[in-house]
Amino acid sequence: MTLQVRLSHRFVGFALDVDFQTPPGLTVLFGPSGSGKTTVVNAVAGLLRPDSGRIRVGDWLLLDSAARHALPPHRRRLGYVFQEGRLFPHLSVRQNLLYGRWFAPRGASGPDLSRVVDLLGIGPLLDRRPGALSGGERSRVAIGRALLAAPRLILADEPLAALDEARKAEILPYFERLRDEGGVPILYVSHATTEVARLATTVVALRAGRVVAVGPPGQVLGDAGAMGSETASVLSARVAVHDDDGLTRLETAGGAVFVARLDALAGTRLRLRVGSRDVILSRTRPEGISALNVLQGHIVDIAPEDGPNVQVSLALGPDRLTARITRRSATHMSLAPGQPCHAILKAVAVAPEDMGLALPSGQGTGP
Ligand SMILES: Nc1ncnc2c1ncn2[C@@H]1O[C@H](COP(=O)(O)OP(=O)(O)OP(=O)(O)O)[C@@H](O)[C@H]1O
Repeated sequence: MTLQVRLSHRFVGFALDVDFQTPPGLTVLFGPSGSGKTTVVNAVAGLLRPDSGRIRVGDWLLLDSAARHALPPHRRRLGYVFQEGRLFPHLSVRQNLLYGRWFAPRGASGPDLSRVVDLLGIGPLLDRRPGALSGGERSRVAIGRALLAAPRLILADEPLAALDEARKAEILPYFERLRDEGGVPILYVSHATTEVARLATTVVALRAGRVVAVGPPGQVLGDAGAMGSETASVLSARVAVHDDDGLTRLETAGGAVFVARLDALAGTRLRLRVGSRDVILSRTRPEGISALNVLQGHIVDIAPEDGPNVQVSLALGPDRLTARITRRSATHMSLAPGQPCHAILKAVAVAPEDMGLALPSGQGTGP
C-alpha cells in the first residue's frame, strides 16, 4: 500500500511544504531536530489540521483539504507506537493487547492475538503487568497493541529513543518482522542513521520543512544534500563462514568483510552500513596494515563539498560505497572516475536484510 503525503503548513517562523509518495513497507521520516518530522506525523494522525494537504494510504483517504475532507483522529485507523510503550500499568499484558482490539472497527480484518503474540515473542509475558517488564519487552507489547487495532498505517514516533543500546538491539528485529510480515505500512520517525540503514524500505529526508531526498536507504544515506557530513553507504552482503578465531566472513560485491562472530547461518543476507568517514582509499592494494576489511571497486564519481572535503563514490558491483576524504588527498592521489581503487573500512555495522533469522544487532569490527 503506497503512502501519499502532500502538506503545506505555516507556523510563525517555520514553513512546512512536503510532497512525497512511498511504496509499501517501512518509511523512515528522517531529519535533524526542527526539520518538521513531528509536524508531518501530527498531520497524518489528525492532531494538526494543515493549511492545505492530501494524505492517502492506499485507497484510504485521511485528508483532502481541497475536498474539505478530514477524518477525525479516532476514525483514521492508525496504530501508534510511542517511546516507552505507554501501556496501562493496572492491566496485564494480555489486557493491554486486547485493549488495542477495541479500536479495530467491527468486521475489520486484523491479525489475531495468537499471531501477534508469536510475531513478537511475548507469550511468556501475557499475565504480567507492565511494571514487571523490561523497556524492550514493553516496546514489544506496545507494537502488539498497535497491530491488534487492525490499523491501515502504523505511526512510530522515535519509538526507540528512550531505550539504551542493548534494548534497541533487542527491539530492532521486531520492527523488521513487523515490516516484513505485518502487512501494514509503517511511518517511522528517527534521526538515527543506524535505524534508517537497518529498517527503512524508503527514507524521506527532511530539512527545514522540505523534502531533500526520497529513496532507498543506500541512496539517501549517500546523498550529501540530504546527509551533510554524515553520509554513509549500505552494502549487500551474505554470510560465508564462521572462522575459528571468532570472526564471521561476509561476502560483498567488493570482496570479503570480517565482523565479530554473528549468530546467523551461512547464506543469510545482510545489510552493512559504512560511514563515509570510516573509509580510507588507496590506489594500490595496501600491505602491512591492521585493517582486515579492504574492498576493491572503481571510482564512479567525485563530488566536492563545501569546505575541504570531497565525497568519492566507488562502484562495488551493483553497490555504491562513499568515502569522505580531503580534496588535498584526492588531488595528491590523482583520483579520477573510472580508476580502480581500494577501500579500507575502519568500521562496519551489520543488519539482517530479511527476518528469517534473528541476529544480534550493530555488530562490527574495528580496523
Ligand atoms: N504548535 C506549534 N506552534 C508553533 N511552532 C511550532 C509548533 N509545532 C512545531 N513548531 C515549530 O515547527 C518546527 C518543526 O517542528 P517539529 O516538531 O515538526 O520538528 P521535528 O523534526 O519533529 O523535531 P524533533 O526531532 O526535535 O522532534 C520547529 O521550528 C517548531 O518550533
